[in-house]
Amino acid sequence: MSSNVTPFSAEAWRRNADLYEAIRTLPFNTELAAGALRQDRFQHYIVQDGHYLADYARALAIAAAKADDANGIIQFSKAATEAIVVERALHETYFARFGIDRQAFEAIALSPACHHYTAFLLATAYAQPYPVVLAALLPCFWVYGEVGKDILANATTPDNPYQAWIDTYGGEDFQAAVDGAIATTDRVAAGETLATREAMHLAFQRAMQLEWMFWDSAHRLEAWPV
Ligand SMILES: Cc1ncc(CO)c(N)n1
Repeated sequence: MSSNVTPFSAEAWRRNADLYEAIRTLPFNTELAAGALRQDRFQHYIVQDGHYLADYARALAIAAAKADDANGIIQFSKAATEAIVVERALHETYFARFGIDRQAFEAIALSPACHHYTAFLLATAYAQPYPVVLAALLPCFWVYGEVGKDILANATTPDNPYQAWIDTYGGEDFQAAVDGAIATTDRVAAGETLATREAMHLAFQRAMQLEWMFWDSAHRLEAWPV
């Protein structure tokens, strides 16, 4: 019935190709690749990403609980663990470098963009069916994998202060997690109705827009207007 359709991921990427290009060429990412990103901008990003990763891990754990098979439970509970491990590694390297201890980190509120993204992921994870949860989570994997590889290929500056970040997301371990998330999302989507697949596309696009907003907001040092 639905086994001959284009894989969800191929269709989702095609629909959002311009959005990906807008992300890839954001000043935040081109400056990061060149090692020229201002420290206050990276610091804003890395603090917000610490907050993001904690809620992202919760959303992944909910995806694990909603998984339709045992492999999915393992896949997303491992991804939840990995998100926390990465968050702690960020603390050890960058937070130490910037002199931000755990208490100072906790005292910094989520920015509007970070709040929007985590609220979207958590609301989707709690309230939506497994296929839509997968679609909302997929850009978190996929966009970072693509941006990571692109920056790694263009990061030719010796002693880039952001090399640890580049190596995390441009590396093979992260790419394996990306490939796994794409495969599970495509397998699940193939068994769904057209209506559910369209709900998945909406969630995927929203998450990708929020990825753009997250980097853009860090570059602008976004704060609450009131
Ligand atoms: C905002 C954001 N999206 C995705 C990832 C990848 O885990 C991350 N670290 N931060």
